[in-house]
Amino acid sequence: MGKAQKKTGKGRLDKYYKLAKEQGYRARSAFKLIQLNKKYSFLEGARCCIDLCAAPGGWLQVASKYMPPNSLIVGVDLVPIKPIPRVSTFATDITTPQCRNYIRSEIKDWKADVVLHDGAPNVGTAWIQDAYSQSELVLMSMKLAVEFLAKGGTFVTKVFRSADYNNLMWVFTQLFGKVEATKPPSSRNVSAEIFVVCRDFLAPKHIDPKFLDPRHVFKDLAAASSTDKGTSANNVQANVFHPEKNRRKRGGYDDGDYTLHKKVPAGEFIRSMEPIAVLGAVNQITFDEDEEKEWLKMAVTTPDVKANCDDLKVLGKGDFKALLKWRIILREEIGLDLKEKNTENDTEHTEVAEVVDEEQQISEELERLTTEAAARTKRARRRANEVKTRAIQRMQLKMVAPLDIGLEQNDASLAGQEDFFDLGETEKKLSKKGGLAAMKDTDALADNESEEEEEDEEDEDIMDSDEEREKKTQALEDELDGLYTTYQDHLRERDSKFKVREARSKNKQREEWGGVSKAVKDSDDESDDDEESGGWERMQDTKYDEGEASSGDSESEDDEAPSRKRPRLDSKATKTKPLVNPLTQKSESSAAAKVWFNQSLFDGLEDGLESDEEEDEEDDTMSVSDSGEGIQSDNEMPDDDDFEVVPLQRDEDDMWDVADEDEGESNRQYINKYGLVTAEAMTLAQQLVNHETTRTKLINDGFNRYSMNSKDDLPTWFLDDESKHYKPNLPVTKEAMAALRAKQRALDARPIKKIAEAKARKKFKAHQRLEKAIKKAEGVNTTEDLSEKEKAQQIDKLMRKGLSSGQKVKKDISVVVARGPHKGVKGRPKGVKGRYSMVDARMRKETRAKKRVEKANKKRKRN
Ligand SMILES: C[S@@+](CC[C@H](N)C(=O)[O-])C[C@H]1O[C@@H](n2cnc3c(N)ncnc32)[C@H](O)[C@@H]1O
Repeated sequence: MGKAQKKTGKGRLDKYYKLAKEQGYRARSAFKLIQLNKKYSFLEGARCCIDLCAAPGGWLQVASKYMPPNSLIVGVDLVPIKPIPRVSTFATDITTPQCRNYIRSEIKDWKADVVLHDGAPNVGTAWIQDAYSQSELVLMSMKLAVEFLAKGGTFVTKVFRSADYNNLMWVFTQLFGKVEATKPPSSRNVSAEIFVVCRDFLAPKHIDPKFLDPRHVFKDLAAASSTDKGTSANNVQANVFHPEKNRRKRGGYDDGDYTLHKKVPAGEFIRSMEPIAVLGAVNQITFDEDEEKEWLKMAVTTPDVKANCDDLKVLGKGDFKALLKWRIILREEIGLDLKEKNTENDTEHTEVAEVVDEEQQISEELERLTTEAAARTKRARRRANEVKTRAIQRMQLKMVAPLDIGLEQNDASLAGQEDFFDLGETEKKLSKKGGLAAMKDTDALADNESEEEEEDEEDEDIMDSDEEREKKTQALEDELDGLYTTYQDHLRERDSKFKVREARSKNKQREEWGGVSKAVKDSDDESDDDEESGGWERMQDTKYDEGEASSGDSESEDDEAPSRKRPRLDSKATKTKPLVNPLTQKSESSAAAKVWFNQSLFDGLEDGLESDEEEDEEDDTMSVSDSGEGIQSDNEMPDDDDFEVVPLQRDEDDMWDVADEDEGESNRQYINKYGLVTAEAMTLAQQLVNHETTRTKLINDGFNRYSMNSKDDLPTWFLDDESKHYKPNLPVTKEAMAALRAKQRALDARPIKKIAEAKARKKFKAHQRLEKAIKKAEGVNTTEDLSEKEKAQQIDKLMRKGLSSGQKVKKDISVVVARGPHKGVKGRPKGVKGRYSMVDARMRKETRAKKRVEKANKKRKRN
């Protein structure tokens, strides 16, 4: 067991343990003092040192090593310390007067230059005697320190970040000139210990005894701790998702609890009434007890939950929520919540038996009713919002098609349009095609909502367990949402990178994925247009189909026809135009419309359309060739038709062919300028070029589960998290990557601006040199004192200089292999001129081989 423990956590045999062993130190803690001394150098100049709580003697060994010879070193501990050369030790409690007397007798009238204290209760072998808390022990050691320290002396003590920390620091600063808290590297990160080095002891003549009295120093906290318990619990709770905030407001570690890695048994978490506080305070939830192991086997304890329990510090908000939900369900499973209910019921019974306080009952009842009313209002508001959002969305999608009639019924925002449509008729038509059920299931929520509401009203009085659970979950969700918002604000305040990321993500727009055009062009502007026209056309097709179907449907609708006819004609005037001439004008449907009409529900309709295609061809030609006529002929359709009939070019390719349309000037410019910059875009482009896919297919693929998602009513934290992972996974081929890399290499190969400038400078200087040389040569030529030969020589010299690069050529250093008995140690080797370097044969071979390899590599890269 011991061995297993030592692999992890505090018991790990780390490098300092090994170093201590190697260097003969009794404890790895020796390195803490070595590192502290390296930083503050207090041992080298010290003549007398007192080490309080010194067993087994690691610090004493270090003191003895670093302090000058003949210095006086005294060590005290509850447990005896094995003798150390030059060190006197004795076993006693440092908080007793006996200890003080021992030290006094040992150092006589000397004063200590350094007092060390590395004590911690409950860590030594004499833990039973450790009556004091860590902070009190520190104060006691300081009491001894101020008694024995010389003016200007140093006191080094170990403290834990507890509630007393600030008070202790305050006392230190009253008595020492410089006080610094530090954590040496050898101190384990999991330990909350830090070391305070107090230098330049002020040695005041009179020290207020209150400074050294724990009752006074820790007074405030003692008083506060009793009242603050709730607050600190709340803090932990409030900070489940705000580690930074936690740090800023920390009150320190609880007294006696100095480990950073904290575990809590699952039972404790499940039974705790403050589960969030538990989650905020610990690192791991363990399943050691038999009962807890049983929970592990339960279905509710999913692998995710188990993984979450393993390390709480890496969890996100969603994971915490999952854990909290798991707790709620488990509590019910193991009957904890049920018991509570029973208890409540029992209590109620007893209360009935007793004299009931009527007023209290009324107020409780009132409170309950208010809560229920608030919940009801909230629910209603949520539902209203949902309906509204859906309506707006449908309007945006231009889904004002007959198929939407059912949806529009409850939509207040579309009031006035009801007379356009007839639900009964649509239902009939749909039921013929077997699509109504599907439609009802998926989208006719408005009707269901009103039914639901009625049901809700009936159910509301009965708070069944499901509702209770929902309530609890909702409360938790609200709480977590609030915490998340605060966390975001906090990040915004502190982290400038966060702001940048946020801005960037806003820029990218959390809108629907714009389909394939976006993937190819990294922009959604124009693709929307493409999709819109397709979606609109499809919708028109559907209308046409509906119109055809309904034309012979029922005579009874004739009466209503005039009222519906008018708006229909109006809408035709505005909407049919683009269809008559789809290549020149854009229509206004959206990607989502296509998704909508791609549903299996419409399959039948599509087939119908396809069969009608041939029949329509004639009309189509007419419409395209002469739109006016086309419309006229449409108007001549039977009056009982609810929907406008628009002859349509049925060629699918034509439908999506937007070659003549504006593809998004900015995107095109971008691509022209920079080319395709993502591997996904490159892959798609290559597939298009190689005829592995078609434009239509790509556009169709663009409508996937990522392309239309309602983000309404989803919590921000969820959306934030989703934005990281919920993206289409577009294929990337090796060839595309290779092409991108080649492009990058070509870019890299281009000289950068600085190099180009340097080259130009060089050229300019060379030109200047040449001009100067020519001028000088002309001067030489006109000199009369020189003979022609001398002139020629000088001019030659000048011109050579003018044509030179201006840089001194480095002379080669010849490499000479050391051979023979002296191996080149004696004088210049025979036959070698100039600078030389003596090497041995192996080195020369290796250097040459290295050069060869480098050259070969370069050659390969170039190819
Ligand atoms: C971490 S160890 C000290 C290690 C030491 N610095 C070294 O390098 O070997 C803490 C020691 O404090 C001692 N201690 C705790 N309370 C004490 C007290 N009231 N008086 C004396 N020693 C005490 C324990 O016995 C334990 O040996």
